[in-house]
This record gives sequence, structure tokens and C-alpha cells, in this order.
Amino acid sequence: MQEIIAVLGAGVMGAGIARVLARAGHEVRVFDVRPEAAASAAESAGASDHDTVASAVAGATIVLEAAPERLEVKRELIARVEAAIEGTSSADAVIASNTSSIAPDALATGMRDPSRLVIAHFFNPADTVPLVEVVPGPATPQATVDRMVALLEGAGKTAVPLAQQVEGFIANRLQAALYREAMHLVELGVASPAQIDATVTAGLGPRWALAGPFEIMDLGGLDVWTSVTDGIFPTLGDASAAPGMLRERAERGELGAKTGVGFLPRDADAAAEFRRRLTALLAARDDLG
Ligand SMILES: NC(=O)C1=CN([C@@H]2O[C@H](COP(=O)(O)OP(=O)(O)OC[C@H]3O[C@@H](n4cnc5c(N)ncnc54)[C@H](O)[C@@H]3O)[C@@H](O)[C@H]2O)C=CC1
Ligand SMILES: O=C(O)[C@@H](O)C(=O)[C@H](O)[C@@H](O)CO
Repeated sequence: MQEIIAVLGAGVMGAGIARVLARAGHEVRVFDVRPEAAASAAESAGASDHDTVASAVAGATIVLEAAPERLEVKRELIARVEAAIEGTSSADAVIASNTSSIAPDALATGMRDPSRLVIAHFFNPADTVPLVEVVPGPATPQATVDRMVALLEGAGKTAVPLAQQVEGFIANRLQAALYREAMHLVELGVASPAQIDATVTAGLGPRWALAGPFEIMDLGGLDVWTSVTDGIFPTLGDASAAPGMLRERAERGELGAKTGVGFLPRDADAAAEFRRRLTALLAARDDLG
């Protein structure tokens, strides 16, 4: 079924999401508070760019926001969408958020119709990584979750619906647990960021492209993993907030690929080169069947 989809926010994620959905045959409109970003994303996706939210959502069946990860920005944008669609043919439109971590009930608070909301959490780069987490809010009907899963699978994505909301959903909770321990090991002086990265790219990462944690535990033996987790769990880092080595860099403006330096120097084409290599890796994995 072809949808009419308004993508609101045409940055790193929104531009890729627009490409994915347009490539799947849907009518895609793009809006961004930066008209040049909307125009560029629309051209790249073969979509139309719009200079107002109202114009972008007029007649839309799905609205997908990829605005900055700030609750107040997302809430204000969602309110503008609901005001624009009220009483129109788009009144039944689904409003999907690409938020990385904000719980759906926080986004739904204050909505005219919270049943419109669902989370569709794409991964960076959106037009390369297959995974999209679909997270219901407290008032989201199952039919909306099912419709979003069907849309995403029809676009060639791997949609993982969550049974209930949880902060950070699945993948970012798993990433955050790993990143917390990675930074803890650097702060302990056990290894450098480059060495920690090498343990993932030369060991864990290739395995994880083929088998997730439960399959890996099954392959390794649950007796062994019982002993290992009994021994290691009590020693893991327990930071409950961003550690200094992360927060201080962010506060200094050392943001990573965005600024040329983060934990390590990053080339200007680091993101593009990563996308190229990831695309090739995923193609090789798909060839394995
Ligand atoms: N960057 C990443 O790796 C990932 C980000 N996300 C999530 O996707 C969302 C967008 O993130 P990015 O694309 O990285 O951010 P970004 O900063 O690259 O893009 C955000 C875009 O939204 C525009 N914008 C700002 N206020 C707006 C408004 N009121 N209405 C419409 N557009 C507005 C900005 O001009 C910008 O082009 C966030 O919720 C983020 O957490 C999800 C997965 C991965
Ligand atoms: O890794 C991803 O693409 C997603 O899990 C995200 O949401 C991003 O990592 C985001 O949390 C930070 O860029």
C-alpha cells in the first residue's frame, strides 16, 4: 500500500529515512527548519521539499519526525503537526518519531490524540543499517504497530517491534551498556580507545553480524556463560551518567566525525567511508544467506 509520508527534519537521519521510503515507492515530502537541508534531502530522495509543516503534512498518511533529540523540540513539532491535520483527511495519520531514547509516553504527553504516536527508531546510516525498532506508546493501537512494521519490511528494513516501551529501547540499551564498560576500561587504564575498538572489530563485531547475544551464549555454552557472568558482573563499571571522558569532550566541542576529532581524530569523509564499508559488509552477509 503506498503511503504519503512527511519526513520532518532532514539531517543525518531524516535524509536517509526519506531515501529509504521514497525508494520503496511511497510519496515522500520533506520539511526542515533549514530549507536548504529539506531541498538537499528531497533531491537526494526524489521527494518534494516543503517550506511549512502544514504543507508537508497535508494529505499525509504518515508523519515521521527526525528533529533533534530534545523533548521540547519534538513535542512542539508534534503539536504543530496535530494542529495542521486536525479536521482534515490526514486526521488519522500516524505520527512516528525517530527518537533514539525518549520514551513514547513522554512524547505522547500533551498530544491531542496519543494513539497517533509510535516510535520508528532507524539506525545510522538509515539507508544502510537494516534495523528499525518499532515501539508503541501507552495509547498506540496494535494495528498501528503492525502497519509500521509492514511499511518498514516493505521497504526492505528489519523491523523489531517491542512489546512495551523502555528508555533507550533495545539496541541503545545494549550499546549504552557496552559503551559504559568500554569507557570504564579506558578510565581504569586497561586499554586505549583504539585498542578497545580493535577488540570489537577483530572479535565481537564480526560474530555479532551473524549471531546475537543469545545465539552466542548458546554456541559458547550456558554453563560457561554462567561461570563467566558470575565472575565478571560484580566487577563491571556502574556509571549512572555520561563519564567525564565523554562529557568533557562534548563540552569542548570535540564531537567526533562532526568536528574532526572526538576520542580520536576523524577524517572529514569518515562517515561516508564507514557507510561504504558497511554497505559492502551487509551485502556480503546477505550473500551468505
Ligand atoms: N545521529 C544518529 O546516529 C541517530 C540519531 N537518531 C535520532 O534521530 C533524530 C535526528 O537526529 P539527527 O538526524 O542525527 O539530527 P540532525 O541534527 O542531523 O538533524 C536534525 C534536523 O532537524 C532540523 N530541525 C531542527 N528543529 C526542527 C523542527 N522544529 N522541525 C523540523 N526540523 C527541525 C535541523 O535543521 C536538522 O536538519 C534524533 O531524535 C536522534 O536522536 C536516531 C538514530 C541514530
Ligand atoms: O546507533 C544508532 O544509530 C542508534 O542507536 C542511535 O540512536 C544513535 O546511536 C544515537 O543514539 C547517537 O548517535
